[in-house]
Amino acid sequence: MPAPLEDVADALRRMMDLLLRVDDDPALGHITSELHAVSDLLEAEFDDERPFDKMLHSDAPRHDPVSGVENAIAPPIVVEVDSDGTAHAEVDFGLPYQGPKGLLHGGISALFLDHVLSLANSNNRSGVDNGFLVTAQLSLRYHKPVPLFERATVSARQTSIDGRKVRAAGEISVGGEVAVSAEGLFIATRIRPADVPGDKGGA
Ligand SMILES: CCCCCCCCCCCCCC(=O)SCCNC(=O)CCNC(=O)[C@H](O)C(C)(C)COP(=O)(O)OP(=O)(O)OC[C@H]1O[C@@H](n2cnc3c(N)ncnc32)[C@H](O)[C@@H]1OP(=O)(O)O
Repeated sequence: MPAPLEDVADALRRMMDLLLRVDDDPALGHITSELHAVSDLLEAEFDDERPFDKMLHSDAPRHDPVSGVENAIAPPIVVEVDSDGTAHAEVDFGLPYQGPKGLLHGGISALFLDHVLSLANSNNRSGVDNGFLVTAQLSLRYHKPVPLFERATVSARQTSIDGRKVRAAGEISVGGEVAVSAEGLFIATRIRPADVPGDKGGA
């Protein structure tokens, strides 16, 4: 039975986390060879070096670095959207996302907020021109550090629609307190999903 790619990605996540916990050790030479052997096996599985089509044909975001279950860089988070349009996800950030000691890297906060703001918008597009909604501006305020290994909530809601321009706001909260807040401007591109062969929608 073929193993789902998400299981392989999960195994990789475990390994990335472990690698950040060990020090230099003679055993690592052997581990490096083993990892290259696994990569050789994977490399034999594809012939396209830039397989963007795989992402464009997805029914769900499986390859992005935040929610993508098949992308080992992603935790991955599961974003839920409430009936009032609020998008939210829970996440315990671990060592791969560390910036200052024990704290979340600020660029990772930006990545996760961009993603969740974006999903809050893509779930409410009535009246918006039918292009891809891309981030045009993202403004963040870092109120408090986000500690690693603690439950954080990333949430966002759409705040306005003005033709091709859609705005959203959101925050990362820990223990009920806002640690990072964000405002974003998203613009519907002139290129529409229908102009991209095989595309099923996306952001
Ligand atoms: C289902 C499948 C699943 C897959 C999903 C995966 C999930 C992943 C989701 C996560 C995804 C995460 C999200 C991502 O990562 S999205 C990727 C990151 N973002 C980008 O790459 C965007 C790059 N920029 C552009 O493409 C263009 O510059 C855009 C399209 C933004 C505008 O270029 P365009 O030539 O079309 O614009 P226009 O000249 O007609 O202007 C139109 C209006 O907009 C105003 N304006 C323009 N720019 C700005 C600006 N920067 N600030 C303020 N205002 C701006 C402008 O003044 C005008 O206003 P007005 O005069 O009408 O009033």
